Amino acid sequence: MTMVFLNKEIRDGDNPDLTEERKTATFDTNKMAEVIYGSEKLARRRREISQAVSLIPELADSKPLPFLSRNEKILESTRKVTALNEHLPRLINMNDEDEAWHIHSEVIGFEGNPLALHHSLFIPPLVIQGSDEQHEKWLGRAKRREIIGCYAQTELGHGSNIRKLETTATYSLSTQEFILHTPTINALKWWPGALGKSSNHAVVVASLIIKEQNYGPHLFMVQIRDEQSHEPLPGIAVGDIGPKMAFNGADNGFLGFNNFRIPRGNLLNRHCNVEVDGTYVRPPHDKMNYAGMIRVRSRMAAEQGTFMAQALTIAVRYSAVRRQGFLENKSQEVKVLDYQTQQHRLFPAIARSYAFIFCGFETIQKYETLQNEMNSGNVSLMADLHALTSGIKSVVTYQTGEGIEQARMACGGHGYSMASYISEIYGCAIGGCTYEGENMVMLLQLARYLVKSVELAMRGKPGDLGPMVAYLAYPDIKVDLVTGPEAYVKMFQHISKRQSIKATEKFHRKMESGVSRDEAWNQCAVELTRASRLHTRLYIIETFIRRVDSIEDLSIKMVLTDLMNLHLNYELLDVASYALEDGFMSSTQMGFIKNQLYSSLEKIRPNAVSLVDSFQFSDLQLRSNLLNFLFQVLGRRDGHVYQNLFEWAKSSPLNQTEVLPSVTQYLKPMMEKAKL
Ligand SMILES: CCCCCCCC/C=C\CCCCCCCCCCCC(=O)SCCNC(=O)CCNC(=O)[C@H](O)C(C)(C)COP(=O)(O)OP(=O)(O)OC[C@H]1O[C@@H](n2cnc3c(N)ncnc32)[C@H](O)[C@@H]1OP(=O)(O)O
Ligand SMILES: Cc1cc2nc3c(=O)[nH]c(=O)nc-3n(C[C@H](O)[C@H](O)[C@H](O)COP(=O)(O)OP(=O)(O)OC[C@H]3O[C@@H](n4cnc5c(N)ncnc54)[C@H](O)[C@@H]3O)c2cc1C
Repeated sequence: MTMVFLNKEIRDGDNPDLTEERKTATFDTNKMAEVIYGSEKLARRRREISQAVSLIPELADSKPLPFLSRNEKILESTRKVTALNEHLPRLINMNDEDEAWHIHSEVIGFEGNPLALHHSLFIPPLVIQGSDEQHEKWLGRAKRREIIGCYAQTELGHGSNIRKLETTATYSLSTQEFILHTPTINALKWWPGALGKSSNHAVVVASLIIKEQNYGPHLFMVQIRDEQSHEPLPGIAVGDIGPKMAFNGADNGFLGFNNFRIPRGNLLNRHCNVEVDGTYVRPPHDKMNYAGMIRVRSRMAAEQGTFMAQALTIAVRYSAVRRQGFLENKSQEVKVLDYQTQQHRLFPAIARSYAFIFCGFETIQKYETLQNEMNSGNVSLMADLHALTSGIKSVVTYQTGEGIEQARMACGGHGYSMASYISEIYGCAIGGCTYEGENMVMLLQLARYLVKSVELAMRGKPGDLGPMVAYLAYPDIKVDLVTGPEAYVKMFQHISKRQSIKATEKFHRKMESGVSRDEAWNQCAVELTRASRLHTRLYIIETFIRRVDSIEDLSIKMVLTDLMNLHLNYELLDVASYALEDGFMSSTQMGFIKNQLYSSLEKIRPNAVSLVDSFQFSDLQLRSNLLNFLFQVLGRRDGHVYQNLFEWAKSSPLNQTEVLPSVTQYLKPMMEKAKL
């Protein structure tokens, strides 16, 4: 089998409708992949990895996953991840997290696996919060996968409000140990991925108690299962929490402690400590223990962008081979991709995928800077990045959910079938609205930052505003959108600034009228979350423009400029009411934005398939066939969907017998009875 990614290259036997699309593209998908993934080398490495994986049959799914039971899914995902681990050193640079992420998402897909969180949530907090001595003790073992871990923070009764976590870690002066305890059923850890059945270690977040004083949430390394027998250790209750909306190849779990003792050295103590005599050594920042969450959130824009891109690849390719209805020519039905409504459904989401990925690479870099600064004791960047990633995490997960759902609907009935793979992508991606901080809660975190910034601007201290919020002090000067992207940014800045000021003023008025601060905050919360969303969307727009500005290759720059213009017009139209309200935007400008949007759809149309081809997802990654096994089939690069849909249906376990027990046991007797 050949893996070919050049859009112009025509493969024998590909669906001619897709071939035609690839011929009309005005750019080279390999070049676009370099822009998406950051460099020629990174894009090439992804192709090489996909190619290598495609040649290893044991890394393919052995059956279509939707037909498997939960136990079979976990067995299958574990089979694949352990097989993958054997091949990894040969296939990827083991120190490159992006390569690891890519190969895992290709082989494992969205069903999850018992090691996914070991790499993304267990090792990182150990690296960030563990001392050199602790790294010596656990990090090598974790990296070699001698031990398997998870991140156990959320409880049955508390997830968002970490300060109220009820699991306690009480320091015992006499034995120099921490005693972990779950005082109530609400305090059971609940949700951690891979905790249920697979992990034998956990980074546990518990409230640190010393001499009856509560020092808040801290991170502890805890062994929960015997390394030989894999049985839970005495004092530990642990298990799986049952099936979820998606991600059922992973075992999210519960965990309870009954006065379970761990050594003093198991408090992750790079930044804080408990001395032998119980003296508490404070971290340099109050929220230092939350740093790992900033890390995960900083990666979510790029992650979610690629999730949406996968759904769109499926939907756009399918829309180019699905013919239904007529336009002018009544002798041949049209590709549904030619309908303006279909384009309006899909193309703005393609633009958002690109925007999120570009924005994501910036936030990942920002996090790396923060981490380096933290390591040298400087925590001054934490507040800004916490605010930024709180907003980004919330906006991208919500909009990704919207985009994937549109992709599903764009595939009509076949989108609703699990053969499309879109429901699995959706189920996994939409979890992002909840995990790593529920979206409303995180938008309100950003709102705290915006309100403070508005207050600074109001107090006449605009010089104290960071670059991210400097616009809150800019004067209002009307703009002419015809002049290009900068004018769109200024319009968006006005909208975002006005909403932040309005929400802050409302909040102040409530307090002045005698309402308590917390109650006033709650009464303004919807307005505050609106301000946060607008601020974040503005930030995403700016990163998109920055990225397009930096591109040198003309053919790529042109198509990305079309995509960026589509994004600018779509985003502005979506929030236009805010600017119409105070007359900052005229109805003529509104009409201009709409016309620009429709003309952007037309410009994108010939490049649509190549824009999604440029993500270079393999058919394996889209669960769209490999090595003649039968998988989800809608996003196939070759476009042969119908015969594969039929093969898929034939492989349903229900079709392995003509007459089901449900018929013989119930329907047949019912019909017989009715005849009497
Ligand atoms: C390499 C191989 C990889 C294999 C890959 C496999 C690939 C497979 C491919 C696809 C599969 C898909 C992948 C899906 C993966 C699914 C993973 C799921 C993972 C989920 C993990 C979790 O969910 S872990 C649990 C997360 N929990 C949360 O996020 C909880 C949210 N709550 C909080 O964070 C906090 O409670 C809070 C921030 C909301 C509030 O905290 P607190 O009450 O303490 O503070 P205040 O509100 O009072 O604020 C006080 C003050 O502090 C500031 N502040 C708060 N947090 C921070 C911070 N982090 N940093 C800096 N400052 C902070 C706050 O702004 C306030 O400041 P003021 O100045 O006073 O305003
Ligand atoms: C797929 C998945 C994987 C997960 N993996 C892990 C893991 O590996 N480890 C781990 O520790 N946890 C994990 N979690 C748990 C996850 O982090 C929490 O579910 C999440 O932080 C939300 O917290 P919650 O469940 O307490 O929601 P709640 O806070 O109970 O949310 C319920 C509602 O209350 C609202 N609400 C709550 N507080 C406020 C507020 N202050 N202001 C306004 N509205 C509010 C929310 O907006 C929401 O509408 C996972 C969850 C999922 C879905």
